[in-house]
Amino acid sequence: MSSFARTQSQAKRELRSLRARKMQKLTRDSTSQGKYTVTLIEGDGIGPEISQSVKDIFAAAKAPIEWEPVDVTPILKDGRTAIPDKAISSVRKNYVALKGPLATPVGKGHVSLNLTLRRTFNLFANVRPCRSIAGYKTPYDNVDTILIRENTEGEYSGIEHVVVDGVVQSIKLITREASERVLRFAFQYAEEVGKRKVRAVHKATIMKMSDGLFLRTAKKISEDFPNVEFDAELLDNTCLKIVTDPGPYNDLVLVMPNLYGDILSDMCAGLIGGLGLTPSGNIGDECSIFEAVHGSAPDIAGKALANPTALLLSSIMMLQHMGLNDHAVKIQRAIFDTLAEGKTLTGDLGGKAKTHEYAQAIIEKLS
Ligand SMILES: NC(=O)C1=CN([C@@H]2O[C@H](COP(=O)(O)OP(=O)(O)OC[C@H]3O[C@@H](n4cnc5c(N)ncnc54)[C@H](O)[C@@H]3O)[C@@H](O)[C@H]2O)C=CC1
Ligand SMILES: O=C(O)CCC(=O)C(=O)O
Repeated sequence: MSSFARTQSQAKRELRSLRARKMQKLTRDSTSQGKYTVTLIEGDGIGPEISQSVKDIFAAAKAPIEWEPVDVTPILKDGRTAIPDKAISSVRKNYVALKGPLATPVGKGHVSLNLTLRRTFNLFANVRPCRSIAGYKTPYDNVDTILIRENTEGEYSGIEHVVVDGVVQSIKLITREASERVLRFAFQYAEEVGKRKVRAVHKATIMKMSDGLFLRTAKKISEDFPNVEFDAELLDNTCLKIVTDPGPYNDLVLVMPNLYGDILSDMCAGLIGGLGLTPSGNIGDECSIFEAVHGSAPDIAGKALANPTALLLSSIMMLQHMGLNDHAVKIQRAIFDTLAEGKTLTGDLGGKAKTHEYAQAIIEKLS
């Protein structure tokens, strides 16, 4: 074994034992009367409506979760937008949070709190699975993509300035350290879920230095995972091929810099029925925050039209992450049965049900 490979396998073991230690901490510190305390950020727009569905369904399923709601209305700290300390300490204490969407002003105003949360807790990998829903007809019934997005830097580093009047600069920051971290995670994830290959998605033809570093790092990390194949593809080609025929992507884990992952995951959502259906997990070594791929949907907020499935499936990912698999399976089955039955669907899926009526239909299927 080369010394590089030995170092890498040591690092892998350390990461595993770090995760094991974290779960022990979770068991020891976060339980109260047999329940795990989880931070809940309800979010803006449709956030409170879809969070209510999660709370109702978890209560009906007797999931052992005690929600700790926190307010993330931004504050000014040293002249910069910040998340209130109480919210930060809640996530640090509980290790796990569920988050509704947070709105960001367009072209002005405060920085994105979604990105701030990811950076604050070093949530370096954003896992975005996207699977066809049995019974819900779209042009494809075979979508099963896993996209892992670098979550702390890249095009979303938030480093922008005016060079001179009429000329601005936004910096895409790519570091070897953050690239290695997310790429290693992607290979480990592929091994854990039994995917054959990791594919790095990039534009190193154009961004030779930034995407070039990401790609070179991917090749280097791949040497440490002989049981997982590796290749790379240009982002525009990936978009074309997925919308033409998603099938060949089912056997892969796609890993990519931040912006590409943001856009590509919305595109994949379009293949299975829209943003009401796609979950995600922001994973870090110390804490993790689960949230839907979608935003605050201001066009339908307050009308009970929102589909809570994406946040519900995010909460299922959260239960799995916490090792609460029996509860995850039970709730997930009730969701998929309700969708497959097709009698009580929200408007985005062609139904007439209000958010709470759909949640009630899921509750009736829990048993
Ligand atoms: N992670 C987060 O919290 C995210 C926050 N945002 C923020 O959300 C705000 C709105 O952004 P948009 O571009 O409008 O994207 P959006 O994702 O909120 O909405 C896009 C379209 O999808 C629909 N949609 C989204 N979620 C739905 C659901 N659960 N059920 C039914 N329909 C749903 C909306 O009605 C809208 O037509 C912005 O302030 C943006 O910054 C956007 C994306 C992610
Ligand atoms: O923070 C935002 O306003 C949107 C961010 C976003 O679309 C995402 O990163 O998922």
